[in-house]
Amino acid sequence: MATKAQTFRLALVQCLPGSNKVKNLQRAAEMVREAASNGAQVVSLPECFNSPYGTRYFPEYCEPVPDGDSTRMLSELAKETKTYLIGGSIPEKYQDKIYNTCSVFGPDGNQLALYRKLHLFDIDVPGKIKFTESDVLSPGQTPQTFDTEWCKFGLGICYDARFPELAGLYRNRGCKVLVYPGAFNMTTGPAHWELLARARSVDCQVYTAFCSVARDESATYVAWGHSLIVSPW
Ligand SMILES: O=C(O)CCC(=O)C(=O)O
Repeated sequence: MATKAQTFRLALVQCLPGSNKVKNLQRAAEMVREAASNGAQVVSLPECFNSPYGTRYFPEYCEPVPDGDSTRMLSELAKETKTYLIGGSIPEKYQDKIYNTCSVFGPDGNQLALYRKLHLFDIDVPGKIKFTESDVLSPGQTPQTFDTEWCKFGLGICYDARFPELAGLYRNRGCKVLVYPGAFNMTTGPAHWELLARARSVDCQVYTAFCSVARDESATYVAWGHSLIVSPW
């Protein structure tokens, strides 16, 4: 009798989105293909993989989901690589609002989840960083999970990782892996990125994956990078 595989390989794609959306999509796709060819069965992209990160960019780069170029690419790519593809996030245009949205596709190319960032990143650390996503974005309303043959996954985006209640809700729903596409910065990154991933894992006894964009010192928003996967231990 064939037994179900208990293990799988999860890849985090730490790409470096620039101002050219077509190139951002091409590069992300190349990196997903590379991950799949190295045996990854689940692949995540980072937050805002199709655009630079910043409130000034969201209105320009936003697209409908699932009928925009970025989401279509994700669906085709999941099917081509036969992976579960967690599409990081993109600015999503829906009616008259913009959301920070993650869509997930299965190996058959079908959409399994659409998650809109629940907790918007509004902070002011005097002299260091001020960022107000809520100037432009609207918050999502619903946690989202999706199932694979190995386990259930829970989704969050970046700042969402600061809220243990969301992770606990996913744990209570039976998730074994929490995936947070992200883009921390050079102030909160060194202080909290790894700490938060390890905290969510230990307090919920789950695997936690933080997938960041790569660092570009010349960008208007300099990301911390350091994508990581943490075990329950
Ligand atoms: O929580 C933080 O320090 C960073 C959050 C962030 O960059 C985001 O939510 O996009």
